[in-house]
Amino acid sequence: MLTVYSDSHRLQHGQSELIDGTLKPCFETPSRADMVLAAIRERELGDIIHPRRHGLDPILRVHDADYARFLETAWQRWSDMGRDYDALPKMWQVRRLREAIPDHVEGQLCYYSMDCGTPITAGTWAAATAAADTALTGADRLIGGERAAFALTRPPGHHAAFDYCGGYCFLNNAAIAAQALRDHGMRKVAVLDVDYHHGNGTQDIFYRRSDVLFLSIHGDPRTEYPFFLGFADEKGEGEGLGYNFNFPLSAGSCVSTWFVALDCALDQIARFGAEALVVSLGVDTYRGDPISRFQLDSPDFVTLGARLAGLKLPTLFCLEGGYAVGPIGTNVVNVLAGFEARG
Ligand SMILES: NCCCNCCCCCS
Ligand SMILES: [Zn+2]
Repeated sequence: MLTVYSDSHRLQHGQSELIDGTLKPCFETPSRADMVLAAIRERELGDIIHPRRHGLDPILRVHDADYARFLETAWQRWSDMGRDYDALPKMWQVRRLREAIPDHVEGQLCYYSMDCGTPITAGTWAAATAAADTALTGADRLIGGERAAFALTRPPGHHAAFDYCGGYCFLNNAAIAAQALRDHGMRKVAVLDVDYHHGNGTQDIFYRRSDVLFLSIHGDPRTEYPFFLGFADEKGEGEGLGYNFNFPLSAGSCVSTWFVALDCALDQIARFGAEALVVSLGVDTYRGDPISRFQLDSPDFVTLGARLAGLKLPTLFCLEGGYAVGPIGTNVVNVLAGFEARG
């Protein structure tokens, strides 16, 4: 399987995140991508290519232009205040506060952020746009007739919505790629999010649409991040009603329960008649993940890949989460190898 990779991911290297009430070193680190790339090479999965630049247009097909401009300018405006450290918000626009967009960068940081774990740094915009190009280059290959491709995307994207960042995500790589597949003639595209955390951003982007089916299997938002989206009763709105499927599972759920949910999701994708599949491939469902609470073990990721291959669809994998850095390479390549082996 072809891998698309850019070393520009290294430009996103946050120092700390506010997690569980305390400031800790970021879990979303460059070493994650290094380990995946090493495993791709070691397991001789296939060619590794650099992304082609696609510019802003494909990004603006799913993201708000003012939000994109904020991401592009935030660091310069933040550092112009004499701040040489990561930019993190200090409050949120919660219920009954004005939904006005502040002029000042500090206020905009609060307006456009979902959490306090997604630091904007000097290299964030360059890294995030390179990740989008990585996903788009993978999509280009599917459009060109390839059966599958792996976009080694970092920073991840599935928590990034139309107009806000969060969960270590700034631009929604999988959504940008799904839209590109649509724009290049694929009439129906499915996005399946197998990350531990609900893909709130991808849901947000496609919630009112029937041409892109969104499905997510994740830790129950009653107890798990992102808490405020990802419930089973969220089925889409307007045109999109019936084209959004959430499979929340209790923290600690066993592996067989997880695979039952996967089979339900695959059945819906087949019913939908998808012409292509984009997989938001988070492997923080791994039993040893430091911030997640499912039980998949490394061999289970081979099974996951094989099940996905059973759909016999052109498939683009976009890396999302996975914070057990030691095994991340094994777990990601197990999915891709399992997919390839199923043929
Ligand atoms: N107690 C866990 C807090 C989680 N904080 C953000 C998680 C982002 C996951 C990205 S895949
Ligand atoms: Zn996650």
